[in-house]
Amino acid sequence: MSDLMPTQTIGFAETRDGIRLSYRIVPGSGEGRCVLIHSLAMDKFFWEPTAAALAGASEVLIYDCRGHGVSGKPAGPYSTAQFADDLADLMNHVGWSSAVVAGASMGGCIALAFAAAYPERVDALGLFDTTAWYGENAPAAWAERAEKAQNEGLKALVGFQKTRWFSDGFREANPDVVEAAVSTFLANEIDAYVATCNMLGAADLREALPKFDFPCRVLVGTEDYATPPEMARVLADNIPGATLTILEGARHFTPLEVPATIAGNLQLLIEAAKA
Ligand SMILES: O=C(O)CC1=CCC(=O)O1
Repeated sequence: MSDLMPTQTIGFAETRDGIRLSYRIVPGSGEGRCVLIHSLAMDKFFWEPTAAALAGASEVLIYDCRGHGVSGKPAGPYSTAQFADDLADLMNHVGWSSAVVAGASMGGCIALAFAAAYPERVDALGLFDTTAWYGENAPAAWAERAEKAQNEGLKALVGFQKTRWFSDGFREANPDVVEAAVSTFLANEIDAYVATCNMLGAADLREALPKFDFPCRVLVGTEDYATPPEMARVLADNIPGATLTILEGARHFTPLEVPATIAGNLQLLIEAAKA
């Protein structure tokens, strides 16, 4: 590697309650700073295609949330507020006072919780394939998923997850991406997975939305059955000035299905944050 080539920073940050979070900063030549939060049962590698598509336009901080990847996996219960505090502690560790904050699915819930607790640290907000609330039935539905994982193992969920995450055409054309997501999924520890499912069942960030005062872009696929367009519309309708993009034919994992589109949206947020 040449001396002039910016190097990646990788390491662990410790949270206020002593949990180690694994992170990586992908260098960028632009002035932007962007932190990306992954989906349930994924890890920082979920964002690699998006970071590559950003092509150095921004520094990108990616990390494994608690309970995920190679980060610490304390016993539950987990909460979105706790995951938001983790991100604040990670940003303190890397010396970032603020950033464009974006998340996909579970990551979007964490981004919302972070924006609610630390609004001054959010330059702009990206909400992809996500929701502020999974609905009245959410605690029971998520508990049922957790119970299935506990009783039958994560393997029992793989068929459901593949069609939940990726459109039929994408699965057929990109078996390697699908298999990579499946291996990441299967590497999760059951107790942490269960605690995270129950966290999502209890999540309700709706009250914070009207208070947000930064540029925000909401994006969802027409075929997203996990957080359908109606949920995205609630976000866009309640966050002042938020834009809503509905992508024809995309399913739930848009950062893996259409990384260039997600990078384009992040780019717009980076520019909006500078304005
Ligand atoms: O329902 C799913 O499996 C998709 C999903 C919900 C939250 C998340 O991060 O992924």
